[in-house]
Amino acid sequence: MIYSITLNPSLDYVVGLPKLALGRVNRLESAHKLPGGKGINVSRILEQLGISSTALGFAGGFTGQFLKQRLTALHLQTAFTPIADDTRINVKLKAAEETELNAAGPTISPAEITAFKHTLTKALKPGDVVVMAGSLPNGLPTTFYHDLIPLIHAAHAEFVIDTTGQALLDTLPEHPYVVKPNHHELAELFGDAEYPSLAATAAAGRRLLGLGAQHVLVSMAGKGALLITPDAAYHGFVQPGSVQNSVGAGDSMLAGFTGTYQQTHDALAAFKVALACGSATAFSLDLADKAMIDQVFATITITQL
Ligand SMILES: Nc1ncnc2c1ncn2[C@@H]1O[C@H](COP(=O)(O)OP(=O)(O)OP(=O)(O)O)[C@@H](O)[C@H]1O
Ligand SMILES: O=P(O)(O)OC[C@@]1(O)O[C@H](CO)[C@@H](O)[C@@H]1O
Repeated sequence: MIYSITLNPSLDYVVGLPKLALGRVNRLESAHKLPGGKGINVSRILEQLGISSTALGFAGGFTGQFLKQRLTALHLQTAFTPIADDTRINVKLKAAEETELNAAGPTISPAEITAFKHTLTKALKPGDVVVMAGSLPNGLPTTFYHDLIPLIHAAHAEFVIDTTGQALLDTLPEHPYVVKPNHHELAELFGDAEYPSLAATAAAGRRLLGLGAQHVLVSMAGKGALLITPDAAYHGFVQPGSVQNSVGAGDSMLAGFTGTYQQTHDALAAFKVALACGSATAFSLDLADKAMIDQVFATITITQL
């Protein structure tokens, strides 16, 4: 089983307007409410791939209810820990540019934290993979994800944390299943300027393997992505399409890799699905569906570096 953990999920309120005028009343052309949060997006893509997962995290109030109802309607399994405070609302503004307004989120009490850890510990079985992604709500220490690793390892399960900077470096000695910095984050991690070539980017990615990651993906938005394994490095990209949305492309990529690798233990096969999922979401208004993932998959080009 794959468990996604979204400690700070959201109702994503996605609004469209031709042009944003700051300091004025703006009339919207479109408005949609979606279940959001990085781990939840991972579970939604896994569901499209026919891979079962359970979404864990904290959910409360009317927004928490909305989240659970919408995920159940999408056939996802959930086991959220109830909280007294309301789940947050994040606003995604689509005008000439995309602007995201992400709230800090609710405050989690010590009793709610204990209940969450209990749910996770009871659920985990050997061979499970836990994907932890997204920001931390108030009340949780910044080390919260890292502190869950011993619980996960005690169950003989694997983990993925979608994080950046020092927090990412700190997880590497614990051997994450996969890490997925984007190329800007990778350069920042090592205090470098932007890398001049794919080979230089791959060399930096290889350093993450040396520090303990099992696989490294480097996402590069419209320029595709790199896969770096102990044996080889690959660049993959898809045929350009009409970009509708960048929210959740990274989460989709992580879902495609994690789900496929857990099933096949074939990193290159997992990379292809990851590329298809990431770009299919970029080419969709919401997260990608299976039809779009299949369509994009058919256009993948892979080059070994
Ligand atoms: N404009 C695009 N065209 C084609 N594919 C894209 C585009 N944007 C993203 N993708 C695909 O999705 C993957 C992940 O996107 P990106 O590099 O933006 O990740 P990220 O920075 O982690 O994103 P996020 O903001 O979702 O966390 C890319 O590596 C690529 O495969
Ligand atoms: O505030 P965080 O937790 O960093 O990110 C939350 C979020 O922006 O991430 C997802 C896209 O990746 C959205 O569904 C959600 O609103």
